[in-house]
Amino acid sequence: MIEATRQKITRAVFAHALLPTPIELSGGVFYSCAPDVLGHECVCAIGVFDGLHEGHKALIAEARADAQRREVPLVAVTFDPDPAEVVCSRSPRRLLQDETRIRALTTCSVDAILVHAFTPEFAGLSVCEYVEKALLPYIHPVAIHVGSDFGFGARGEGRARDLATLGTKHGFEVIAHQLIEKDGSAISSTRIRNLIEAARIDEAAALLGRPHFLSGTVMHGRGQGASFGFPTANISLSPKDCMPADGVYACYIVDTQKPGGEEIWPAAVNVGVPRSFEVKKTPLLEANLLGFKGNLYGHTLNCVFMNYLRPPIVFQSVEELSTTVLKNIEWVRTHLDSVAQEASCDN
Ligand SMILES: Cc1cc2nc3c(=O)[nH]c(=O)nc-3n(C[C@H](O)[C@H](O)[C@H](O)COP(=O)(O)O)c2cc1C
Ligand SMILES: Nc1ncnc2c1ncn2[C@@H]1O[C@H](COP(=O)(O)OP(=O)(O)OP(=O)(O)O)[C@@H](O)[C@H]1O
Repeated sequence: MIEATRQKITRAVFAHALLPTPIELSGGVFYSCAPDVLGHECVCAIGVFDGLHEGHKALIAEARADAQRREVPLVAVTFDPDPAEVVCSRSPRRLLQDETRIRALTTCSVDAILVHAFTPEFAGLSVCEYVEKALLPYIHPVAIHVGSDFGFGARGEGRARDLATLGTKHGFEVIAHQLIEKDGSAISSTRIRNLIEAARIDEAAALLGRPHFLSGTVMHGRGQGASFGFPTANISLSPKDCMPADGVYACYIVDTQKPGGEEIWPAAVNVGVPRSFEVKKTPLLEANLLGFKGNLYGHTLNCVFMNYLRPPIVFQSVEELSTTVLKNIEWVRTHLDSVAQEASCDN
């Protein structure tokens, strides 16, 4: 594999992002990458940051420039779990799992990350209660950066202007940034989720600044794949994660648990329940890893989606299935390294 591809894919799954030792707080956790941040003046950027997309990165970059001007540290303030999991009745459709989302923030050159434990009680705090009970006990913001659409406090009804009113009392400025747009509309996590769920993964990657990936554990499957000519690792996923539309994709599979460093394989991946077989309906990826021999059961693997190849097919015979899947595998063998070179990944 070309070295540039290896680096791009490793970065896409945030394998290079490491959290500092956590400091437990009564309502959350503080991760400090620099000394003297907890309890001191700082600039902060607040949000869920699911996906850490190009809009989020632009907002954090603005906050970082402001922190440098003011000569204070930059603190990213976020929530765990994703508030959608607590306040919405439907699945959060996460672009990043909570631990990865928080870890990913370290790649934005923040000095610290304050993670509020998002409980139903926390969700009920007014903007004033949030600032006075959850924020000021830990950090002393001189400026808070948010996107112009950002809502917080009970039911997300608090707006930047409400925060600014409190700022006059507590001595912080609020900067509400115009949302970064691409192709005529604002970049948002919701827009990216919708693209992924419509199999438009290349458009999603352009907004994320990296390809989308999912992580899961390798489980035992029906064991038939090898007899069809293509053994598959069956990767079981969380129903909370944002699944691409059912179909076949060209991917890279990254095993970050290998002691000698990450291992990466190109793979042909079937997303969803195999249509030609009756199986129980749990979110599943079936991945044929090109060039891999061995046992992956129990490993946590990251599946990085590079190209959408085709929708799922109900095959009438095993021969038909095998011929089609082997062609998909051949496509991956021929194209994947060059595809990765074209894909953007700038975190
Ligand atoms: C790249 C790829 C594409 C696949 N496409 C389809 C498909 O279109 N329809 C289908 O029913 N199964 C499809 N399968 C699933 C196979 O049926 C499945 O991998 C096979 O049954 C082996 O499963 P097992 O390892 O659990 O025994 C695909 C598998 C792979 C690896
Ligand atoms: N396109 C953007 N440009 C600049 N700032 C943004 C952009 N999108 C979101 N933000 C801001 O980044 C912070 C984190 O965003 P957050 O994840 O909470 O919302 P989001 O990306 O709009 O997601 P969703 O679509 O789920 O509402 C917030 O302050 C938000 O207003």
